[in-house]
Amino acid sequence: MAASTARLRLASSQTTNDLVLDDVTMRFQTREGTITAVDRVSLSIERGEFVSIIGPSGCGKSTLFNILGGLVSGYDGTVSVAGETVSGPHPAIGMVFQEESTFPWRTVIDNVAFPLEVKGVAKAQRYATARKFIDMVGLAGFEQRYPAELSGGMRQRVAIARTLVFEPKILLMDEPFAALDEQTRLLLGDKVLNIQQDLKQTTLLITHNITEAVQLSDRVVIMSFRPGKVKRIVDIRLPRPRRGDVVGSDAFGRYVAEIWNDLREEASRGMAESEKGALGRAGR
Ligand SMILES: Nc1ncnc2c1ncn2[C@@H]1O[C@H](COP(=O)(O)OP(=O)(O)OP(=O)(O)O)[C@@H](O)[C@H]1O
Repeated sequence: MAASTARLRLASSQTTNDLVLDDVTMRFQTREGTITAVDRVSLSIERGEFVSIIGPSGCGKSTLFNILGGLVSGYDGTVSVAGETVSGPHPAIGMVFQEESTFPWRTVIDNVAFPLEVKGVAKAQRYATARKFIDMVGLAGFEQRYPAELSGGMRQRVAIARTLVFEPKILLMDEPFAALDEQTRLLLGDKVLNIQQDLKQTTLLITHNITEAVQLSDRVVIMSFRPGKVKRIVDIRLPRPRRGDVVGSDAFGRYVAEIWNDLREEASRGMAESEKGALGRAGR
């Protein structure tokens, strides 16, 4: 192959990868010594792809999320977003966090319109855009309510709409449905998936939940317990568009079982280690 053709191929493959982690390692210094939270992780996520990262507690998922969001520094390796090597927050990225993050003193529409207000968008225009996203997350009619008047699932939808309102090309979500019951989680997952497919967003979801990972993703990245490495990547070849009833299919069940097989080993290691720690502390 001619060198110019090789370069062309390389360039085109680089431009279709929106999120790239290249040999990323993150260590923390603690009183107990050095903890390697993330160990030589390399991962490329293509434009428009939906990828979930799943792993036991403490395997470095949130650390990876924060690295990709540009919220932490001091790691080895490189991160690139939309083709640029980054070392801080990137404007193409929108983030949704696990914790409640609505502003209690603002109505739904003023919560969702907030990022546009900060940008100086005129009131009529920011309300029109906010309504579009409120509608998308299924909250039309609730514009004038305050967060305290909504359920937890509805508040999380407000937070998602507020992130979507500035139309990020890349969406990072850290366990956004963790506090919700299973039914709301599945229904909200469906909504997020519809929006993601409509907007063709590159999406990375951090989750503990195998069903959620299989329901939503093109690929599921399984992390190992400390040090956090990529243990395996499973391609989810279920047809799209995926409706909620895919969860009951045999193929779905096989993916869940396959991922659980790998995760069980890691979760057991995590549990054994925390029990050892608790025993150690009790014996002191
Ligand atoms: N700022 C920090 N200082 C010291 N250690 C840290 C820090 N942040 C994370 N760690 C450690 O790094 C490891 C990975 O943590 P991280 O929060 O990324 O895991 P996680 O997979 O997101 O866990 P969980 O699912 O419980 O949220 C853990 O052992 C944690 O104690």
